Amino acid sequence: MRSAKDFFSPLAVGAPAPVREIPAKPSRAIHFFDPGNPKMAAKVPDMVGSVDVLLGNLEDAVKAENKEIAREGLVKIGQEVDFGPTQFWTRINSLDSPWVLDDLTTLVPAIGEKLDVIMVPKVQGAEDIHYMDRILAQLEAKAGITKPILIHAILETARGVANIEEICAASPRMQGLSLGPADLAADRRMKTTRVGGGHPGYLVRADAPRNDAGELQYDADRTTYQQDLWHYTIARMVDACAMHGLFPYYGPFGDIKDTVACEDQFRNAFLLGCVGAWSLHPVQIKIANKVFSPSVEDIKHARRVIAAMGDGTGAVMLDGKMEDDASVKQCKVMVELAERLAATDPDLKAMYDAIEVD
Ligand SMILES: CC(C)(COP(=O)(O)OP(=O)(O)OC[C@H]1O[C@@H](n2cnc3c(N)ncnc32)[C@H](O)[C@@H]1OP(=O)(O)O)[C@@H](O)C(=O)NCCC(=O)NCCSC(=O)C[C@](C)(O)C(=O)O
Ligand SMILES: [Mg+2]
Repeated sequence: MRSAKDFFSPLAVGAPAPVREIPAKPSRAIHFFDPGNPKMAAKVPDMVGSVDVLLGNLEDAVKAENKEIAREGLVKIGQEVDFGPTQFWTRINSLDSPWVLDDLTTLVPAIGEKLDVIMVPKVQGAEDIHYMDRILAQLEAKAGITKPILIHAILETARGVANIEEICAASPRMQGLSLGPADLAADRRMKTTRVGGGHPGYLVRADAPRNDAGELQYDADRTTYQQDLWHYTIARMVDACAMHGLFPYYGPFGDIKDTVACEDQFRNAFLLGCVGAWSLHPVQIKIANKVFSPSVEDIKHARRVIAAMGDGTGAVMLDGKMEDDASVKQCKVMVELAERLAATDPDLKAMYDAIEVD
């Protein structure tokens, strides 16, 4: 482990100084596109400004025979597109793959100055982040890159989840974590065949009622409640990220047509503390932008509590409910997020500006 004194020193002579705080840039939707797919690539310039993050995916979902085409396509997009307020990320191939070294040695010199974050799949432990940290520093130094490229780890193995704390703490470049439910399910030997989302078989059932004779009726109709398979992992992710000053994200929701269930999953993640989710299809951008922006009602309430609480200490009754130092802190989390998002989203700004606090 590095000494705390050395933690913020560059890992290569001439590399940019590591950041001391991860910028809280809006990242409600991390929109995935295949840079080697001409139809998708053509849509990228027009998506700038309407999505917080555009991510050129080089890993899974890109056929092996198209890996080079995708990498070249990403370089072209990175060089030609002005991303304005939208962040530009990539997901490289996994560290044990035959493509990753070329991904890194091509992308950093060609578009390293524009790349905000590199997403690393199948991260197992701190050793993977240390590898990325050093090679990025070397490549940044060689290419004269002036700001450090940040690292985002996908949790898609049981070992990665078990090592979540050391992964978050491994480098000042660590920006955040995403859930990788499909690979994680396979690695854990879960018995699912989906990309994220719920499962009708994962449920609890109401107790059996009794008949007039007091006998339990196991065959009676009983309400069942579908449970969330991903609650445990997301909750761990949220705590690890909060502890280390990083940002947690729900990963992909593969049932593109089921926009209702997608919204539910995203909202659960938002309520638990995630700042965004992946979008695999343009239809999911709108869902993420809506869900990961505090609602007008929440902001109205939060502003009332903040106003009523004065210096933020003590206890007051508002609409029949007790508010105190801790509830005002929650309200400030909401209001600060709303202000950050409104700074780059004029529609949201107009919505929040129109709120009248009585
Ligand atoms: C699902 C698919 C096949 C449906 O693709 P489609 O062509 O059938 O959809 P469509 O509704 O017919 O498309 C309409 C139009 O939108 C375009 N389009 C469609 N999608 C996009 C997009 N993303 N970005 C930009 N444009 C897009 C598409 O090209 C088409 O253009 P056109 O009107 O000109 O003909 C397609 O949307 C797609 O390939 N999306 C990306 C999939 C992806 O990146 N998967 C990897 C991330 S999930 C993952 O890796 C798991 C994880 C974390 O690793 C783990 O859990 O382990
Ligand atoms: Mg995966």
